Amino acid sequence: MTPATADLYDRYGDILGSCDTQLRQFGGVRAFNGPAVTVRCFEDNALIKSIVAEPGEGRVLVVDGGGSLHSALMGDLIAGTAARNGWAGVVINGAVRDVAALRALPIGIKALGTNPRKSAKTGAGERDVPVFFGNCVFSPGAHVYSDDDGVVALPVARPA
Ligand SMILES: O=C([O-])CC(=O)C(=O)O
Repeated sequence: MTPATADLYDRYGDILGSCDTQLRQFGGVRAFNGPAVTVRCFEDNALIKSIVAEPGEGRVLVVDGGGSLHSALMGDLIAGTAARNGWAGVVINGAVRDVAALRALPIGIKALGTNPRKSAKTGAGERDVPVFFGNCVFSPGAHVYSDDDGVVALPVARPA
């Protein structure tokens, strides 16, 4: 059960990062949470594909795609792999495709928008780096919560 993001904000205030970017719901699970694994990549999704091939262990993959809607960073194949491998969700500051199929998958998926165009597959990008979008820092290991209200990140080290 994922605590409501609004309740988390009321509890933690601005210790909690809250992402201003108006990401849309695409997955079959509308509320999800887990420790963040982070990736920064631009119109290239080979890194995402390799990460979701690892056991997800209830983690959330946060992808900063630079806000590009020029090509999809994830479709039903990558999302299906993520769901099968136990990822709780994927949050993408970028585009997805195969939207009808994504809706049927038992995983949370939030993204900026859609584009049927494929991304490049060179492996360009970085993983396990802090990423920043929508005025919110997502650090590796931060606990990410997502629901219909938004996406929030609770930093690992926080005042008691
Ligand atoms: O192959 C890709 O670029 C991504 C994709 O469409 C999928 O995950 O199904």
